[in-house]
Amino acid sequence: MRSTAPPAPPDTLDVRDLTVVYGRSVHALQDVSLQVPAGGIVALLGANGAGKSTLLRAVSGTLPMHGGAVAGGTIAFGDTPLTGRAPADVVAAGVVQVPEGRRVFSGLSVEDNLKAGRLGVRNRGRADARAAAEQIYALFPVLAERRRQAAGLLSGGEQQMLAMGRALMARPRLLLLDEPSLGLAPQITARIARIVRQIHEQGTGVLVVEQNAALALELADHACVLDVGRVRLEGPAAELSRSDEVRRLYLGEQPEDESAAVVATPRELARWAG
Ligand SMILES: Nc1ncnc2c1ncn2[C@@H]1O[C@H](COP(=O)(O)OP(=O)(O)OP(=O)(O)O)[C@@H](O)[C@H]1O
Repeated sequence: MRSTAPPAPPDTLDVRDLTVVYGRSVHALQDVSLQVPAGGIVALLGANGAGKSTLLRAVSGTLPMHGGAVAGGTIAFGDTPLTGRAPADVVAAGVVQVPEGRRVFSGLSVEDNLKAGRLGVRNRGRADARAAAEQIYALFPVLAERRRQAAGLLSGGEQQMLAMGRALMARPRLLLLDEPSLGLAPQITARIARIVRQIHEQGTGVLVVEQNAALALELADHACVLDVGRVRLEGPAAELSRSDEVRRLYLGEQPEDESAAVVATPRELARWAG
Protein backbone atom coordinates (compact mmCIF):
# COMPACT_ATOMS: atom_id res chain seq x y z
CA MET A 1 0.00 0.00 0.00
CA ARG A 2 2.58 2.55 1.13
CA SER A 3 4.99 1.98 -1.74
CA THR A 4 2.24 2.52 -4.32
CA ALA A 5 1.03 5.82 -2.82
CA PRO A 6 1.30 8.66 -5.38
CA PRO A 7 4.26 11.07 -4.97
CA ALA A 8 3.59 14.36 -3.23
CA PRO A 9 3.02 17.47 -5.39
CA PRO A 10 6.18 19.53 -6.13
CA ASP A 11 7.75 21.28 -3.13
CA THR A 12 5.41 19.54 -0.72
CA LEU A 13 6.88 17.84 2.32
CA ASP A 14 5.16 14.55 2.85
CA VAL A 15 5.85 12.62 6.05
CA ARG A 16 3.99 9.33 6.20
CA ASP A 17 3.64 6.93 9.13
CA LEU A 18 7.03 7.96 10.49
CA THR A 19 8.44 6.00 13.41
CA VAL A 20 11.75 7.10 14.96
CA VAL A 21 13.78 5.40 17.67
CA TYR A 22 16.79 6.40 19.73
CA GLY A 23 18.76 3.29 20.64
CA ARG A 24 16.59 0.26 21.32
CA SER A 25 14.10 1.55 23.77
CA VAL A 26 13.08 5.17 23.05
CA HIS A 27 10.25 5.40 20.51
CA ALA A 28 10.32 9.16 19.98
CA LEU A 29 7.80 9.18 17.09
CA GLN A 30 5.15 6.59 16.28
CA ASP A 31 3.29 6.55 12.93
CA VAL A 32 3.40 10.31 12.46
CA SER A 33 2.01 11.73 9.21
CA LEU A 34 2.19 15.38 8.25
CA GLN A 35 2.27 17.49 5.09
CA VAL A 36 3.62 20.95 4.42
CA PRO A 37 2.12 22.11 1.12
CA ALA A 38 4.32 24.08 -1.30
CA GLY A 39 4.89 27.54 0.16
CA GLY A 40 2.69 26.85 3.24
CA ILE A 41 3.49 27.46 6.91
CA VAL A 42 2.85 24.57 9.27
CA ALA A 43 3.44 24.78 13.03
CA LEU A 44 4.42 21.80 15.10
CA LEU A 45 3.32 22.11 18.71
CA GLY A 46 3.61 19.91 21.76
CA ALA A 47 4.98 19.71 25.27
CA ASN A 48 8.63 19.02 26.10
CA GLY A 49 9.65 15.62 24.84
CA ALA A 50 6.67 15.29 22.46
CA GLY A 51 8.98 14.60 19.51
CA LYS A 52 9.05 17.95 17.69
CA SER A 53 12.84 18.23 17.33
CA THR A 54 12.98 14.55 16.42
CA LEU A 55 10.65 15.14 13.50
CA LEU A 56 12.81 18.01 12.22
CA ARG A 57 15.95 15.89 12.64
CA ALA A 58 14.36 13.05 10.68
CA VAL A 59 13.53 15.43 7.82
CA SER A 60 16.92 17.19 7.79
CA GLY A 61 18.88 13.93 7.91
CA THR A 62 20.54 14.77 11.24
CA LEU A 63 19.02 11.95 13.31
CA PRO A 64 22.19 9.78 13.23
CA MET A 65 24.15 12.64 14.86
CA HIS A 66 21.82 12.25 17.83
CA GLY A 67 21.86 8.47 17.93
CA GLY A 68 18.43 8.19 16.31
CA ALA A 69 17.12 6.27 13.29
CA VAL A 70 13.98 6.01 11.17
CA ALA A 71 12.39 2.67 12.03
CA GLY A 72 9.36 2.97 9.74
CA GLY A 73 7.50 5.22 7.34
CA THR A 74 8.69 7.59 4.64
CA ILE A 75 9.70 11.22 4.13
CA ALA A 76 9.61 12.87 0.70
CA PHE A 77 9.90 16.37 -0.70
CA GLY A 78 7.89 16.41 -3.90
CA ASP A 79 9.07 13.36 -5.79
CA THR A 80 12.46 13.24 -3.99
CA PRO A 81 12.62 10.57 -1.26
CA LEU A 82 14.36 11.93 1.85
CA THR A 83 14.04 8.97 4.22
CA GLY A 84 17.45 8.27 5.73
CA ARG A 85 19.28 10.64 3.36
CA ALA A 86 22.42 12.53 4.40
CA PRO A 87 21.99 16.20 5.43
CA ALA A 88 23.79 17.42 2.28
CA ASP A 89 21.32 15.52 0.08
CA VAL A 90 18.40 17.06 1.95
CA VAL A 91 19.85 20.56 1.43
CA ALA A 92 20.40 19.76 -2.25
CA ALA A 93 16.71 18.76 -2.47
CA GLY A 94 15.76 22.25 -1.22
CA VAL A 95 15.04 21.59 2.47
CA VAL A 96 17.19 23.48 4.99
CA GLN A 97 17.06 23.55 8.78
CA VAL A 98 17.76 26.48 11.08
CA PRO A 99 18.96 24.70 14.21
CA GLU A 100 17.61 25.36 17.67
CA GLY A 101 19.84 27.54 19.82
CA ARG A 102 20.80 29.69 16.80
CA ARG A 103 24.18 28.04 16.42
CA VAL A 104 26.37 30.51 14.57
CA PHE A 105 30.14 30.39 14.14
CA SER A 106 30.92 32.99 16.76
CA GLY A 107 34.54 33.58 15.69
CA LEU A 108 33.59 34.18 12.06
CA SER A 109 32.22 37.42 10.66
CA VAL A 110 28.55 37.75 9.73
CA GLU A 111 29.56 37.64 6.09
CA ASP A 112 31.56 34.42 6.50
CA ASN A 113 28.71 32.84 8.43
CA LEU A 114 26.45 33.55 5.47
CA LYS A 115 29.02 32.09 3.09
CA ALA A 116 29.05 28.92 5.20
CA GLY A 117 25.37 28.55 4.30
CA ARG A 118 26.43 27.86 0.71
CA LEU A 119 28.63 24.90 1.57
CA GLY A 120 25.99 22.29 0.85
CA VAL A 121 24.80 23.97 -2.33
CA ARG A 122 25.61 22.23 -5.60
CA ASN A 123 25.73 23.45 -9.18
CA ARG A 124 25.13 27.16 -8.56
CA GLY A 125 27.67 29.86 -9.18
CA ARG A 126 29.06 32.89 -7.36
CA ALA A 127 26.58 35.31 -8.89
CA ASP A 128 23.76 33.31 -7.33
CA ALA A 129 25.56 33.38 -3.95
CA ARG A 130 25.95 37.17 -4.17
CA ALA A 131 22.30 37.61 -5.13
CA ALA A 132 21.23 35.37 -2.23
CA ALA A 133 23.37 37.42 0.21
CA GLU A 134 21.88 40.70 -1.05
CA GLN A 135 18.37 39.33 -0.58
CA ILE A 136 19.25 38.31 2.97
CA TYR A 137 20.73 41.72 3.76
CA ALA A 138 17.51 43.30 2.47
CA LEU A 139 15.49 41.02 4.73
CA PHE A 140 17.77 41.62 7.75
CA PRO A 141 19.30 45.11 7.38
CA VAL A 142 21.03 44.73 10.75
CA LEU A 143 23.15 41.92 9.28
CA ALA A 144 24.25 44.22 6.46
CA GLU A 145 25.30 46.87 8.99
CA ARG A 146 27.35 44.31 10.88
CA ARG A 147 28.61 42.19 8.02
CA ARG A 148 32.25 42.46 9.09
CA GLN A 149 31.62 41.99 12.80
CA ALA A 150 32.22 38.67 14.56
CA ALA A 151 28.95 36.78 14.93
CA GLY A 152 29.68 36.20 18.62
CA LEU A 153 29.24 39.93 19.25
CA LEU A 154 25.65 39.97 17.96
CA SER A 155 22.68 40.00 20.35
CA GLY A 156 20.56 36.85 20.73
CA GLY A 157 17.92 38.14 18.30
CA GLU A 158 20.56 39.11 15.75
CA GLN A 159 22.15 35.67 16.04
CA GLN A 160 18.74 34.11 15.34
CA MET A 161 18.49 36.33 12.26
CA LEU A 162 21.97 35.26 11.18
CA ALA A 163 21.11 31.57 11.64
CA MET A 164 18.01 32.10 9.50
CA GLY A 165 20.00 34.11 6.94
CA ARG A 166 22.62 31.37 6.75
CA ALA A 167 19.91 28.78 6.03
CA LEU A 168 18.38 31.06 3.37
CA MET A 169 21.74 31.29 1.57
CA ALA A 170 21.00 27.81 0.19
CA ARG A 171 17.77 29.22 -1.32
CA PRO A 172 15.56 26.56 0.27
CA ARG A 173 12.10 25.69 -0.99
CA LEU A 174 11.26 24.63 2.57
CA LEU A 175 12.75 26.08 5.75
CA LEU A 176 12.73 24.05 8.96
CA LEU A 177 12.73 26.34 11.99
CA ASP A 178 13.38 24.97 15.46
CA GLU A 179 12.16 27.26 18.25
CA PRO A 180 12.94 30.62 16.64
CA SER A 181 11.61 32.56 19.64
CA LEU A 182 13.53 30.63 22.31
CA GLY A 183 15.01 32.99 24.88
CA LEU A 184 14.13 36.16 22.95
CA ALA A 185 12.32 39.23 24.28
CA PRO A 186 8.73 39.66 23.00
CA GLN A 187 9.68 42.60 20.78
CA ILE A 188 12.42 40.63 19.05
CA THR A 189 10.12 37.63 18.75
CA ALA A 190 7.57 39.80 16.95
CA ARG A 191 10.30 40.96 14.56
CA ILE A 192 11.37 37.39 13.84
CA ALA A 193 7.70 36.47 13.24
CA ARG A 194 7.36 39.30 10.70
CA ILE A 195 10.46 38.05 8.90
CA VAL A 196 9.15 34.48 8.82
CA ARG A 197 5.97 35.86 7.22
CA GLN A 198 8.06 37.71 4.63
CA ILE A 199 10.03 34.56 3.84
CA HIS A 200 6.74 32.74 3.34
CA GLU A 201 5.40 35.55 1.14
CA GLN A 202 8.46 35.16 -1.05
CA GLY A 203 7.29 31.60 -1.76
CA THR A 204 9.30 29.50 0.70
CA GLY A 205 7.48 26.86 2.74
CA VAL A 206 8.07 26.82 6.51
CA LEU A 207 7.77 24.06 9.09
CA VAL A 208 8.16 25.72 12.46
CA VAL A 209 8.55 24.10 15.86
CA GLU A 210 7.59 26.53 18.57
CA GLN A 211 6.98 26.37 22.32
CA ASN A 212 5.21 29.69 22.04
CA ALA A 213 1.93 28.22 20.76
CA ALA A 214 0.19 31.60 20.47
CA LEU A 215 2.91 32.83 18.14
CA ALA A 216 2.99 29.61 16.13
CA LEU A 217 -0.77 29.53 15.63
CA GLU A 218 -0.77 33.16 14.55
CA LEU A 219 1.98 32.53 12.01
CA ALA A 220 0.86 29.21 10.56
CA ASP A 221 -1.89 28.20 8.15
CA HIS A 222 -2.00 24.72 9.57
CA ALA A 223 -0.84 23.17 12.84
CA CYS A 224 -0.10 19.75 14.20
CA VAL A 225 0.05 18.91 17.90
CA LEU A 226 2.33 16.06 18.94
CA ASP A 227 1.82 14.25 22.21
CA VAL A 228 4.33 11.62 23.36
CA GLY A 229 5.41 10.89 19.80
CA ARG A 230 1.97 10.74 18.17
CA VAL A 231 -0.21 13.26 16.35
CA ARG A 232 -2.87 14.28 18.83
CA LEU A 233 -4.58 17.07 16.90
CA GLU A 234 -4.18 18.72 13.55
CA GLY A 235 -6.02 21.18 11.37
CA PRO A 236 -6.18 24.78 10.22
CA ALA A 237 -4.33 26.97 12.75
CA ALA A 238 -7.34 29.26 13.21
CA GLU A 239 -9.51 26.26 14.08
CA LEU A 240 -6.97 24.80 16.50
CA SER A 241 -6.57 28.10 18.31
CA ARG A 242 -10.31 27.94 19.05
CA SER A 243 -10.15 24.37 20.32
CA ASP A 244 -10.68 24.06 24.09
CA GLU A 245 -7.90 21.50 24.38
CA VAL A 246 -5.33 23.69 22.64
CA ARG A 247 -6.41 26.75 24.59
CA ARG A 248 -6.13 24.93 27.89
CA LEU A 249 -2.98 22.89 27.26
CA TYR A 250 -0.93 25.10 24.98
CA LEU A 251 -2.26 28.64 25.24
CA GLY A 252 -2.41 28.57 29.04
CA GLU A 253 -6.09 29.54 29.25
CA GLN A 254 -8.32 28.35 32.04
CA PRO A 255 -11.77 26.89 31.41
CA GLU A 256 -14.49 29.51 31.96
CA ASP A 257 -15.83 27.93 35.15
CA GLU A 258 -12.36 27.18 36.54
CA SER A 259 -12.54 29.88 39.23
CA ALA A 260 -15.62 28.21 40.69
CA ALA A 261 -14.45 24.65 40.12
CA VAL A 262 -12.16 23.83 43.03
CA VAL A 263 -12.82 25.71 46.24
CA ALA A 264 -11.80 22.92 48.59
CA THR A 265 -9.97 19.63 48.43
CA PRO A 266 -11.91 16.41 49.19
CA ARG A 267 -10.01 16.11 52.47
CA GLU A 268 -11.05 19.65 53.49
CA LEU A 269 -14.68 18.92 52.56
CA ALA A 270 -14.63 15.74 54.65
CA ARG A 271 -13.18 17.65 57.63
CA TRP A 272 -15.77 20.42 57.36
CA ALA A 273 -18.55 17.90 57.06
CA GLY A 274 -17.47 16.70 60.47
N1 LIG B 1 19.58 12.02 21.45
C1 LIG B 1 18.60 11.38 22.10
N2 LIG B 1 18.82 10.17 22.65
C2 LIG B 1 17.84 9.51 23.32
N3 LIG B 1 16.57 9.97 23.46
C3 LIG B 1 16.31 11.18 22.93
C4 LIG B 1 17.30 11.95 22.23
N4 LIG B 1 16.74 13.10 21.82
C5 LIG B 1 15.46 13.08 22.24
N5 LIG B 1 15.19 11.93 22.90
C6 LIG B 1 13.90 11.49 23.47
O1 LIG B 1 12.95 11.46 22.41
C7 LIG B 1 11.71 12.00 22.84
C8 LIG B 1 11.34 13.21 21.95
O2 LIG B 1 12.29 14.25 22.19
P1 LIG B 1 12.34 15.60 21.32
O3 LIG B 1 13.57 16.33 21.74
O4 LIG B 1 12.14 15.28 19.91
O5 LIG B 1 11.05 16.34 21.86
P2 LIG B 1 10.63 17.86 21.71
O6 LIG B 1 9.16 17.85 21.49
O7 LIG B 1 11.46 18.52 20.68
O8 LIG B 1 10.95 18.42 23.14
P3 LIG B 1 11.64 19.80 23.59
O9 LIG B 1 10.61 20.86 23.36
O10 LIG B 1 11.92 19.56 25.03
O11 LIG B 1 12.87 19.97 22.75
C9 LIG B 1 11.87 12.34 24.30
O12 LIG B 1 11.42 11.24 25.05
C10 LIG B 1 13.37 12.52 24.44
O13 LIG B 1 13.78 12.21 25.77
